[in-house]
Amino acid sequence: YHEPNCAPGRSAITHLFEWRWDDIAKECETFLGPYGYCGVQISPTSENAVWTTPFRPWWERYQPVSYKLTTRSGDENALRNMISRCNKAGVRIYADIVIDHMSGAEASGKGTAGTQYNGGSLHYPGVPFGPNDFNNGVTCHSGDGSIHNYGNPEEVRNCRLGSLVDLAMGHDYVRGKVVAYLNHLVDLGVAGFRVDAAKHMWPADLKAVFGQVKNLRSDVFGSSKTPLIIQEVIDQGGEAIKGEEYLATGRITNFKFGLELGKVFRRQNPMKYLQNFGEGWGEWSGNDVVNFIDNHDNQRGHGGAGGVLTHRDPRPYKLATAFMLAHPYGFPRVMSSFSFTSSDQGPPNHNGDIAHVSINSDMSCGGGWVCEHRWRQMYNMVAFRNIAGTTPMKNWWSDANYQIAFSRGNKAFIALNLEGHPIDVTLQTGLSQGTYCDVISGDLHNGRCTGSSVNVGGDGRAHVKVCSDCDDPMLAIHVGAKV
Ligand SMILES: O=C(NCCCOc1c(-c2ccc(O)c(O)c2)oc2cc(O)cc(O)c2c1=O)[C@@H]1CCCN1C(=O)/C=C/c1ccc(O)c(O)c1
Repeated sequence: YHEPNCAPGRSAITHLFEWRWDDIAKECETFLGPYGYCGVQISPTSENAVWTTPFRPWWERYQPVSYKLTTRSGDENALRNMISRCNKAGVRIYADIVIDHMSGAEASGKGTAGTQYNGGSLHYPGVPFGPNDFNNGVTCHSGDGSIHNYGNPEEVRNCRLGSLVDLAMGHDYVRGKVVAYLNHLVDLGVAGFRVDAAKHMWPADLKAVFGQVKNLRSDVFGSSKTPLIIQEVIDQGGEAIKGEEYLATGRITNFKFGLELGKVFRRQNPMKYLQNFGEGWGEWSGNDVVNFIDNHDNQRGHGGAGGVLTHRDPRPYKLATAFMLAHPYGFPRVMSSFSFTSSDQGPPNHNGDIAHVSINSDMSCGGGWVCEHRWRQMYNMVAFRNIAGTTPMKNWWSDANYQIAFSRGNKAFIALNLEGHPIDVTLQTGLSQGTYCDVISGDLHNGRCTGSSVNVGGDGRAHVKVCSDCDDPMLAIHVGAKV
């Protein structure tokens, strides 16, 4: 459950938040495949409640009303077609599954597949689920049925998150319906799952459910492959529930990662301390985490601590993302957002139908889609990570609080600068002699560097210059971009 199942030579995923399935299929073929991304985390695939006040908020997709595969991103055929096209392009699909709860208790009506439901009476005929399939006053002792005390593990698991009706995942009938839903997605060719609100489910129940999920399709992944499980456990320290409780059933989302790097790249904690970042800072083992700078929830300032860096601070955000992708620790996920002015706001849309993603001639996106995964600094650092492979960090250098450099084996080298003065020094890069393109300022194109370049001598040393008063105060070179 920890193995990402990436195609060979790929090592990072992106979260195409709220994208339509047909747009994702095209993105796999035209961009993510060619530029070396391992995969895509997609938005929830199950039928969800339709909210009109506020109008179609992003979080309505986290209120399931059935496990039918029809959402605003597309129907089951569109989903099947997209997964097939992405797998053919060497790009994996990780489905976001919401199995802790159904809709809010106050919601009722028809879901995105037109299925009737009533949260108040606990009726979800589209599954079907009825009152016996939910936690109640017997299992939840919080008084009003909702979670109030996150310090009480039983309350967090057995009571309602907000007003979301809480499934009794200890019941065989409920487990059976969830397993059938996950096996349906496995049959369509997914490589794994992002498990929403895992903190709100008992590890034993998750173990029972995942233990019944089939192995991945052998025609796509080979034989005896198990799905990657990415469990969303918001643990920034201080709560009774710890991420490590979930490590037997897969990886966990590492919220500490984005918080710590947010401090460093906002110059609140010297970059020079990053030499032993990851396990050295007391974080979980790299094999147990999915790392990210921001996610769909904490980029809106709630859910996580809200202090994380986002695309709205592009300069430190690009630096932090470059560091995440250059550093060997953990399995990285790059957020790909839509613009918003209010935290409830849903994706760009026309009368509720999600808008297609428009791609500009410079490869950026328009129409309200931010496409961080398409920024040159991001996609070139994804290639950097792919080329670095499993090589260790070497040649660590730091000459000031906010100037660092390091290499990855003899494959790649990066320098980052957040001081008020340039880096201008001769350093050991670990690379063989030659001229390398700086892949932050440009690309290797038709045998030449479109940005700056670095000459490495026979001894592996190079004169490294990194600006300080510029947009991208960093430099990255690797053997895949050698002139
Ligand atoms: O004020 C809100 N929620 C109350 C605060 C509780 O936050 C939520 C958390 C949450 C927050 C902090 C924690 O430490 C934690 O364990 C859980 O997880 C969710 C997971 C869901 O699938 C659906 C939800 O509505 C929530 C949720 O409301 C706004 C309005 C409704 C949705 N929402 C939200 O804020 C929606 C947030 C949300 C939705 C989906 C997610 O995957 C997520 O991580 C957060």
